[in-house]
Amino acid sequence: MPESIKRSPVFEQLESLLSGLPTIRACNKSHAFINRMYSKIDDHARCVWHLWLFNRWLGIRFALLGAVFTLIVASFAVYSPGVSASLAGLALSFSLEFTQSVFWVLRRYADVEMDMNSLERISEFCAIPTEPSDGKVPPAHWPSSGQIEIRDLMVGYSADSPPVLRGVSFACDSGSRVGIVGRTGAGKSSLTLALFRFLEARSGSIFIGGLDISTLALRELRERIAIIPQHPVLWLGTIRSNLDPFGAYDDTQLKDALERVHLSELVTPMDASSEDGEAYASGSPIPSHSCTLSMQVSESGLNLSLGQRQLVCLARALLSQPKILIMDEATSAVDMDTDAIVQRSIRSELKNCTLIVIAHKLSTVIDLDKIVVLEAGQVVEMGAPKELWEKGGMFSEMVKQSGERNLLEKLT
Ligand SMILES: Nc1ncnc2c1ncn2[C@@H]1O[C@H](COP(=O)(O)OP(=O)(O)OP(=O)(O)O)[C@@H](O)[C@H]1O
Repeated sequence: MPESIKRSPVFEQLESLLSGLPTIRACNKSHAFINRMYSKIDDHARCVWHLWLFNRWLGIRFALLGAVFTLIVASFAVYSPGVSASLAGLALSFSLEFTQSVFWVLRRYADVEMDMNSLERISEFCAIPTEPSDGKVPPAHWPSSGQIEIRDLMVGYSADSPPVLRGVSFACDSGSRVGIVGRTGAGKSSLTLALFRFLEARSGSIFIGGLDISTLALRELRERIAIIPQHPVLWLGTIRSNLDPFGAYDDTQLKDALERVHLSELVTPMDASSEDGEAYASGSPIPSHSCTLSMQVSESGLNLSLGQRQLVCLARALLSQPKILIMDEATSAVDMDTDAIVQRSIRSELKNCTLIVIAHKLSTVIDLDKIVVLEAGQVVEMGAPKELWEKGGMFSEMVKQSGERNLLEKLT
């Protein structure tokens, strides 16, 4: 097996180790992971060892072969009549070089063959089917109304796997606030993916602002709807570049957005000094009161806490004033009080925006207009929170089991 094929598992293992280090240590599994790492390094080292053994084997054989070849040429030059001294010298130097050249040709041939792995991988990537880029371009003002209608939607992750959404139907009026709840694996995130057509509908349809999204160009669809995903997406840069990658807003608007998500402490009077921010770029957690718009954000925002990352993403979404905003457990890592403040500011700032909130914490969705309860990929209940509570079905069971004290006060 080529050495390069055994090299990637070592890097993969190292990467997953680094990202899961706190969990591994907390679960006292360091030894298990160290042993796993050793076994992968051993596999790789075995390949490297054999590769160099083979190279040495080849080197010795070629040196012997070269010596024999040179000996034959020298004997021929000495014992053949009529071979001049210059011709003998030329033949000897050529014979000495010839074996070296053959050796290097073979070494290079082996290297090329190994490097062909990269080409093989590139051709594999090229064969991955890409998303279609065709489709209708919706009018510039679309979606002027944030109305969403989902009709009998059936969605699966791959053609040969069973559907994860099975006949989901519901509608959201423009400007309404809808919560999607359900147990783990009920299909909440899959529904979000279907709204952005990351998962294509097997049957059924989704209408947004009166247009069937399956007919739209993907790029247009994804540009016009905002999402705050479960895992916040931040990139290497500053708070400013993360909030406003295209430089469309001024500092006042950016600070205002941070204020609205209760991250106003991120903007202090010492703003605009990038040195202040760079002091935190090394990855150490930052005190929330001391960062600036110019503060450096490390790769994936790792120098911010998870809650802070979620709030920066939320501020980014608020800036674009979307007609439709989907929040997939967007404040799951934020403490209860901050969550309540953020929820209030979302509601006051995005009055005409249709809000779809996917939540595990029921307190996040308890005062929304409508709740859709999913179970095993199907809608089992739908209605106003109070209505569902009084009905005594699955939602009220979830409320009882949640242990969130303030829920009952809000529902009764
Ligand atoms: N990438 C995937 N490939 C195949 N099946 C998947 C994939 N992601 C999720 N599923 C399946 O789809 C179903 C719904 O998963 P989904 O993530 O939508 O649930 P969820 O309600 O959002 O759960 P959670 O609250 O834990 O995020 C589950 O049965 C899950 O096993």
